[in-house]
Amino acid sequence: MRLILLGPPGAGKGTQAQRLVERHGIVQLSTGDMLRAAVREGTPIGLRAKELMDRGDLVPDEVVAQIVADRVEAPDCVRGFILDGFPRTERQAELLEEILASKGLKIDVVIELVVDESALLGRIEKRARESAGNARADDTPEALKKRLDVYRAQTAPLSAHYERIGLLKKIDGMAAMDEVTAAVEEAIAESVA
Ligand SMILES: Nc1ncnc2c1ncn2[C@@H]1O[C@H](COP(=O)(O)OP(=O)(O)O)[C@@H](O)[C@H]1O
Repeated sequence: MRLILLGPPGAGKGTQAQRLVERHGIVQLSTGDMLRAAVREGTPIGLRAKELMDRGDLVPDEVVAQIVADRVEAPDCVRGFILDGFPRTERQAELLEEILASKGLKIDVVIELVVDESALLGRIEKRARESAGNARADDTPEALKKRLDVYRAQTAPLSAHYERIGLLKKIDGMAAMDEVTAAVEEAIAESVA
């Protein structure tokens, strides 16, 4: 099973992805996590990405797509994967289709977590407080505002794209966490059946 989780920062993609990993034995591919690892390790990509990420800007499409292309080759992806934070632009969606097509694969379902924007700042402030010592450099009010602007302008249009090709399932991300999980499972059952 291969799925995409779509939704703004703070929508709960990471939490839901973690639960899918446990239930379905598939892997979570978070481009944010992969880029943060590259930054920590000081790889050439990490060095280029750090400043963009800290500001809340996107890392170039081709760079992120290459990371994903390499990652999906790994043996642990054979049973499937959850893309969390990718694709984030229309170009990335195109690149993803090329990557998967070259391997004879396709996406089964795109799940969008729909949330009120007014709730996001609070959620992210909470996350920053709870991770006190190792808070993310981009969980500041300025970077968050930028991330939301970028989401609205570049990522939100993907919802219509996936709707057009019949892959989209929208879920209320404002419901309690367990209810969201149940709705995600239902959407998967309908799509993979
Ligand atoms: N697919 C992507 N394309 C470009 N940049 C990305 C991508 N995924 C992650 N990034 C970079 O990493 C940052 C953090 O991403 P992520 O952990 O997914 O955070 P969130 O969903 O909370 O905004 C983004 O603001 C961006 O700079």
